[in-house]
Amino acid sequence: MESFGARLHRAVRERGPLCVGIDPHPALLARWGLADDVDGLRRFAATVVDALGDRVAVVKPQSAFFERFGSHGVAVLESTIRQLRERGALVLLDVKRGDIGSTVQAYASAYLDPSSPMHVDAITASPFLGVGSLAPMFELAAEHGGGVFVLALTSNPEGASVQRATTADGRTVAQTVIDEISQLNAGAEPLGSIGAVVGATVGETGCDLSAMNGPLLAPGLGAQGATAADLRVVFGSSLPAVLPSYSREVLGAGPDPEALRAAADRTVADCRAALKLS
Ligand SMILES: O=c1ccn([C@@H]2O[C@H](COP(=O)(O)O)[C@@H](O)[C@H]2O)c(=O)[nH]1
Repeated sequence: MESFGARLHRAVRERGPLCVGIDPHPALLARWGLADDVDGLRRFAATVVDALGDRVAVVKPQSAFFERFGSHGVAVLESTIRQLRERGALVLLDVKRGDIGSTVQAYASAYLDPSSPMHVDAITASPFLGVGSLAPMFELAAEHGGGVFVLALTSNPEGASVQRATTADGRTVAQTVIDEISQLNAGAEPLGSIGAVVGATVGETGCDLSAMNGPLLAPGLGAQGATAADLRVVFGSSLPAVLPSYSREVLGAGPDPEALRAAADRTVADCRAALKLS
């Protein structure tokens, strides 16, 4: 079975280095002329699926915007995930889960077990109960070709006070997360399946990313103020592993599918140039 790292590597080569988020904010629903209800949510997600599902390497639904509508919203999320995968996009569910290991096992089953209705290619996870507590996710991901993106240096300004704090051995919290991921990815080719989330807004990371051997998801581009040009400052020699992630910046071009496609194409071109990919 092909690993998530290998599938991601291929998807980026074929479709370009871009992850587009599905974040149906109330303001975006209004801008698209949709009601702030389950029907509006369904139409919004369907438009993104039809416009970008066969074009973009990775699509990242933000679970919160679906959960907002309870079980009906979750049903829309399930069908959105299914449709995106049918169109060949890798689905990264942004759900930022984390808990004690025995509960993480249940989250892992929910998202990374192929028999689950919510099965996706990868999820985001929070390491603040210890990276080791996420082991059930790492294990199920390895078993079924899935991936996990662990928060390391998040794009929001509040994250630094925790993530840049120094631990007893002198490393920052973010560096300890990176180091534990690096161990999990050691020896994987062409790329490990455990990624880190490092915001494009964070400036110099102060972290050594050189041993990561896994994907670096970079949110914070566009609406949060970072530009593709900032990626060089943040990631330096690790640029080839970066997966730039945009939500509102691309979604703002909708609801016209052609305009959404054009926005995604422009963004891929910017990212290719910034990452120096041909
Ligand atoms: O550090 C992080 C981790 C996750 N996110 C998520 O990405 C999108 C960003 O949306 P934009 O519209 O491009 O700002 C959103 O779903 C966040 O929850 C992040 O921003 N930063």
